[in-house]
Amino acid sequence: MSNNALVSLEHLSKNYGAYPVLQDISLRLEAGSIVGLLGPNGCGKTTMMKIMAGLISDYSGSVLIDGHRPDVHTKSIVSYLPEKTYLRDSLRAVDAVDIFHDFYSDFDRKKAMEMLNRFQLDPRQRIKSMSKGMQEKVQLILVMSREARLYLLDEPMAGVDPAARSVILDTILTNYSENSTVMLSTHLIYDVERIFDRIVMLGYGKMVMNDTVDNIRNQTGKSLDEVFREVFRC
Ligand SMILES: Nc1ncnc2c1ncn2[C@@H]1O[C@H](COP(=O)(O)OP(=O)(O)OP(=O)(O)O)[C@@H](O)[C@H]1O
Repeated sequence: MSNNALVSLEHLSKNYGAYPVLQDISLRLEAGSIVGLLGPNGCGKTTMMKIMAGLISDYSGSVLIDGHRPDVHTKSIVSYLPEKTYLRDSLRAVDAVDIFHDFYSDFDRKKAMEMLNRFQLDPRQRIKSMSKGMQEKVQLILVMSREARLYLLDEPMAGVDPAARSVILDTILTNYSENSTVMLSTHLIYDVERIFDRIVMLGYGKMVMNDTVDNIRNQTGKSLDEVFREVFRC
């Protein structure tokens, strides 16, 4: 595999104790695509994203982001949205924007404030008084207001209503550039499949699919949602 890829995983394996979560995963992603990371509960999607974000380092195999092992450099070009809210309750949305602005040199404060407005969020409202979905929107706005190379979005819409999901997907589409790649994990395949270029599907610790959406649709004649249900039929 070439080191010029934005993401290059080679023979990545990760155990929690004796339990193998990721087994021999190899994946290469170029810049300029939106990648859906799919798979059933507990198949290792969050673990894989945390490794790419530099939050888990005890794995085997090789992980290169923009040619570097996860380190200070890669953290400066990776914008990671964790599965769980991490914003302090007492902050107002605008305080969170200011913290990101101070912390990340690639953060576009104007863009963040415009997105708060677009999502009809009051910048002065405190996080603790926001609903789960509102908090998720604030987090996504913060993450997408960076000019990152790699966006890792772990279930960005789990608590968001269907109308807002469309706005969020449009926000992702308009904020990413050809120079960057978005990897998004979700169980809401039906709602999200229109934006994906490529699908990476994990199951039982292994990669069970890695192909473009066009190829998958042409070869199966089915929607991604249908393909997923067939692969993981219980
Ligand atoms: N810190 C940990 N210690 C031990 N086991 C863990 C830890 N974190 C995750 N696991 C286990 O690793 C497996 C993969 O978890 P992970 O969160 O990566 O899955 P996921 O695909 O993101 O799941 P979901 O779709 O439910 O969010 C699960 O069996 C989980 O119980």
